[in-house]
Amino acid sequence: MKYYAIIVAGGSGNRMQTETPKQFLLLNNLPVLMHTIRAFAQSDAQPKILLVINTEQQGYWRRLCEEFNFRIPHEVIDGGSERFYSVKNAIDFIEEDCVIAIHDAVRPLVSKQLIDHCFAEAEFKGNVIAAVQSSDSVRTLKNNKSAALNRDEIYLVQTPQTFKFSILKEAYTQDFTTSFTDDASVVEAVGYEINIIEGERNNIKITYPIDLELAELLLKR
Ligand SMILES: Nc1ccn([C@@H]2O[C@H](COP(=O)(O)OP(=O)(O)OP(=O)(O)O)[C@@H](O)[C@H]2O)c(=O)n1
Ligand SMILES: C[C@](O)(CO)[C@H](O)COP(=O)(O)O
Repeated sequence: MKYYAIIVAGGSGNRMQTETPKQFLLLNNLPVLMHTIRAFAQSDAQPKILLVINTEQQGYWRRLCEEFNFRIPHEVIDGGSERFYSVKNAIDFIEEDCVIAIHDAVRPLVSKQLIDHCFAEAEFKGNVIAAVQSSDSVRTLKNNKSAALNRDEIYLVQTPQTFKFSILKEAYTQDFTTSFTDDASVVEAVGYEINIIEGERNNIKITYPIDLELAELLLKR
C-alpha cells in the first residue's frame, strides 16, 4: 500500500496573534512545522509528504529550509482560503490508490507510534481519527440555558485523520459548509461512520500563545 501525509500549514494563525504564522514559530529552536514533518518522516509507513502552504508564504518556507538545512523530501501544494480547500488542493494532487493521513502542521508533538497506528487502522477499516476523552465536565449553552452532557460520550478530536483515498476523494467533491471543522465531518456528511482511536494528550494544537509554551515544556520532559 502507498501512504501519503497531507500536512496543512495554510492558515494565518489569527488566534495566536503573532506576525509570523504559528506554523513557522520556533519551538525548541526549530520551526513548529519542521517538528511535524519530522514525525511523519520517522514513521514506519514512510508516507509521501504533501505540505500545504499559502503561495505568499512559500518563499519564506524555502528560506527557512535553507537556514535550518531541512532536507526531508516534500511536495509543496498551494493553500486555500479555508482548511477544507487546503486539504482539497492536496487531494487533487494525488493520482494513485493509497491511505492518506491529514494532519495539522500545528500539532508538532504527534508521535510516530500514533501515526503508524492511524495508517494501519485506516487501511483495515477505511477511516480512523485520533481523539481523547474529555477529562473535564462538559455542558452545552443554548439560549442562555446550560445543560450537563455525559462526558463519557464526549471525545476531543485531534489529527491525524486517516482515510482510504477513494473515501476522501468522494467526500471532498462536496461544497464547503462552515460545519466542516475537520476532515471527519466532511467524510461523515457523505454517509460514512467515523472510527475513533485513542489519541495522545501531548498531541496539542498550537492555537493560543500558551500552547506554544506548553509544547516547549512537553518537549523538554
Ligand atoms: N486556510 C487554511 C486554514 C488552516 N489551515 C491549517 O489547518 C490547521 C488547523 O487550523 P488552525 O489551528 O485554525 O490554524 P489557523 O487557521 O492558522 O489559526 P486561526 O484559526 O487562529 O487563524 C493549521 O495547521 C493551519 O495552518 C490551512 O492549511 N489552511
Ligand atoms: C482538525 C482539528 O484540529 C481537529 O480538532 C480542528 O477541528 C481544527 O480546528 P481549527 O479551528 O481549524 O483550529
